[in-house]
Amino acid sequence: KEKPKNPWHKAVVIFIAVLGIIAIVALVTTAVLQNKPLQQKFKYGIVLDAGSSHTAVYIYEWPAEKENDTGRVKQKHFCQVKGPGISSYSLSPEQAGHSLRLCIQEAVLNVPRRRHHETPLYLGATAGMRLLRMENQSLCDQVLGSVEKVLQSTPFDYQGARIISGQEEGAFGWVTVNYLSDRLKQGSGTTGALDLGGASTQITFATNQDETGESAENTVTFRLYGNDYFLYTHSFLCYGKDQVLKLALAQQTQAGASTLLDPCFNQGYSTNLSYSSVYSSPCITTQKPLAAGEGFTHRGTGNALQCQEVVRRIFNFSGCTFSHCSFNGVYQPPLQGQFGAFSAYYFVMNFLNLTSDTLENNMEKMARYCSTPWTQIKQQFPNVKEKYLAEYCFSGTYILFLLTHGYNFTSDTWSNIKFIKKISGSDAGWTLGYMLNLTNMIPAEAPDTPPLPHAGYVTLLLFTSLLLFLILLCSLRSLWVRCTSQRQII
Ligand SMILES: O=P(O)(O)OP(=O)(O)OP(=O)(O)OC[C@H]1O[C@@H](n2cnc3c(O)ncnc32)[C@H](O)[C@@H]1O
Repeated sequence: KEKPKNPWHKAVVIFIAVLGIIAIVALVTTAVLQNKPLQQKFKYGIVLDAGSSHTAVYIYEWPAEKENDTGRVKQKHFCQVKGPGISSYSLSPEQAGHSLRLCIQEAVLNVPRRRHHETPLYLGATAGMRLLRMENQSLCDQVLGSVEKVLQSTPFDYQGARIISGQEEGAFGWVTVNYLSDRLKQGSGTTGALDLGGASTQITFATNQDETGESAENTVTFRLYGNDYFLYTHSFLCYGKDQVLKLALAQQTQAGASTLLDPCFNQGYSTNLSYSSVYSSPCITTQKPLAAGEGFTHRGTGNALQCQEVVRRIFNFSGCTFSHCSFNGVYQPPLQGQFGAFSAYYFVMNFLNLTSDTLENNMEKMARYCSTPWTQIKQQFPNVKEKYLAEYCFSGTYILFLLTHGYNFTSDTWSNIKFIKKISGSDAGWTLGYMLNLTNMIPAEAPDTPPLPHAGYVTLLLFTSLLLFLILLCSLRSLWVRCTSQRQII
């Protein structure tokens, strides 16, 4: 006898199946929509590097929703201000602010208008202004006031113009290099930073906590992404590329002669220099020689070995009161790890083709460059600025001396130095680190990350639901089969 059919069975099965299909469609749609890349919103920040030789404007950009992720901030635009650094406008301070206008206009065009009011704008002045402040505080204030007036009138969120300390310049250069190379989250194996400017030079590297104890003024500590860093840093004022040349010229013109035969310039090079252009810098502590006239003829003799002797005399290796010193009685713990050398280190070493050779080969190449006659050098490099070309023998010899005798790099550790201009498209220098610090973009503690990335989470959810639905289908099918087979039982 046929068992009476339960009319609800079939309807329930169909209902559950339809519900399941709707649920799957909804899930797949959600997964597809959730994983679709959203249109990214960007934020911007602007930093003006008011250096001794020139001012540069950097515009940075980062995805708005990933502010605290390392390596997210990129250099979007760079503008080099025409003319000299702002400290050179001490006799006409108004011009200092005016000189920035063209680059400010470029910045206005490079940041979307709707972001202008929320884009922070900073100006940091370095060694040129440190020297002007030493010379004349009032002129220094007038120059800063003039740039301040122009920056306040921009549509950006102006955050101030100030002279940053040598410590800040060194430490933020280190932050930039390690942020861009994504080393800060790993907590170990950071890269040291070597920066050579026009008026000062900085060395900064991570060291052990006990090494920093000897000299508090050379110590900077950071807690970044949950890691503690003990940095050694020192800025040598007057040991930038331009001021150190003045030190060497003053050193060689003590007798007040009318001609200086300089081994650090190529044979055949000759120019007239005024004594005041050399002796007016606050870096030169000796008086202009009494017997000297207005000026002298600066003539090259092109001899690298003799040039090394000239350079040696601008360093003082005596009077160290610490366990270790670099030079001029300045504490320096033993060097640790890899180093990135940027700014003028890169310009000079790159021009001289000394960025990827051994120390010994570099010495030989340097000797060859210095002994090449000036006429030949000019012929060989007709498109290079003559001032740079003339100074490469001196600057290259100085850099090799500073790194080896000054900071104690040896033939064995030479390969630890990488000469760099940019890292992942952004210039190496203090500006990015400065902005990251002032906008609190590097958290002290590592942000908590979810166990699964968003896409992984959605995919997992989808697969689990599909699996559950398949199990459900199978159980419904067996229920269905049982129902229909019951009909045949008599
Ligand atoms: O940090 P401070 O000391 O204030 O100086 P700065 O900010 O002006 O210093 P830069 O790093 O911009 O430049 C360093 C020096 O390199 C010089 N320089 C720039 N381009 C160069 C090139 O192609 N070849 C040689 N020297 C160059 C420039 O004139 C400076 O003397």
